[in-house]
Amino acid sequence: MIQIPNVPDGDNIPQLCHQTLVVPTAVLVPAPHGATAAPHGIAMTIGGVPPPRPHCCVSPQALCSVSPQDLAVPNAGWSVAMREQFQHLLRRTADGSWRRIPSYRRGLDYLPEVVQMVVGPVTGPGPRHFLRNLDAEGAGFEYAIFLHSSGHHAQCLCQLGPYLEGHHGFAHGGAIATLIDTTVGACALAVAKTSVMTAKLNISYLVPMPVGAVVVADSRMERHEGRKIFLSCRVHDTKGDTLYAEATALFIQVENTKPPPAARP
Ligand SMILES: CCCCCCCCCCCCCC(=O)SCCNC(=O)CCNC(=O)[C@H](O)C(C)(C)COP(=O)(O)OP(=O)(O)OC[C@H]1O[C@@H](n2cnc3c(N)ncnc32)[C@H](O)[C@@H]1OP(=O)(O)O
Repeated sequence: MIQIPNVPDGDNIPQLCHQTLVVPTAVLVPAPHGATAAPHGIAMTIGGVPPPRPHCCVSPQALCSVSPQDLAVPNAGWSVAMREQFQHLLRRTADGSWRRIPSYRRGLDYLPEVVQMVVGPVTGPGPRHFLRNLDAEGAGFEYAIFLHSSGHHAQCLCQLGPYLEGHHGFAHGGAIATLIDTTVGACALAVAKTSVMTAKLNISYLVPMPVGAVVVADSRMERHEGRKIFLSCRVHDTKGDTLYAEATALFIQVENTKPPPAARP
């Protein structure tokens, strides 16, 4: 179950407080379909020698998070193309027509008042978000979600890192499904303003997506019938030239009666 956080203004981007994460540079191999290597020596290897594992892929520190950090902002793992597109989308927030949605490793840590409202007393740090399950910048999902003021349109700017590889050089279909589910989920949340769950997700994979590619998942609410929210999603490159996947989804608004998650030892 997911819940709506309190969303601050899009232009309020905090300074990055980098964690002690080291991602060793690996051999950079020319990427298919013009996929780009990330700046600053971050491993974005598409083929050949896989990058060594980061020092703290799942660190004890990360499992007992210490301070809230909004991760939907540029970091050293973002490619130039990702940064440029982020700035472009951010500029649209200036007039209030769009807003950027902050993103944290653990919703329960940073939004206790919302969780309390939705699931009851908070007894632990809560689940670590699937899309934020790697500490290494650029290794997994790098993304920022933007919501239109209508609440019926969400766009997720995303760069799928080398740990999301399926076929050699290309993003795993499950990773693409996760990106789509998250984007339509954000849109459904904005529509429902209460907890929602994915009931159906139907994806057509049209073109293989190179690892490291910067894409936009564009989701719209198509119709809202009682507790059912029907949505569509298209995943394309930043210029709109390549359509990687398209999807339809059904989300169901659910009662907020789930017990709180058990505390971690
Ligand atoms: C702004 C904030 C931004 C935040 C950003 C972060 C975003 C992160 C987003 C992350 C997103 C990640 C999200 C995730 O990953 S959610 C995790 C994946 N999803 C699940 O695990 C869901 C499992 N299923 C269930 O829990 C229940 O089956 C649900 C809750 C879905 C419905 O059980 P419930 O008992 O409540 O409903 P009902 O049976 O009374 O049915 C009600 C109506 O719905 C219709 N129906 C039900 N199911 C289906 C179906 N499969 N196809 C077609 N229709 C279906 C049904 O016919 C009926 O229609 P009608 O007869 O009324 O016409």
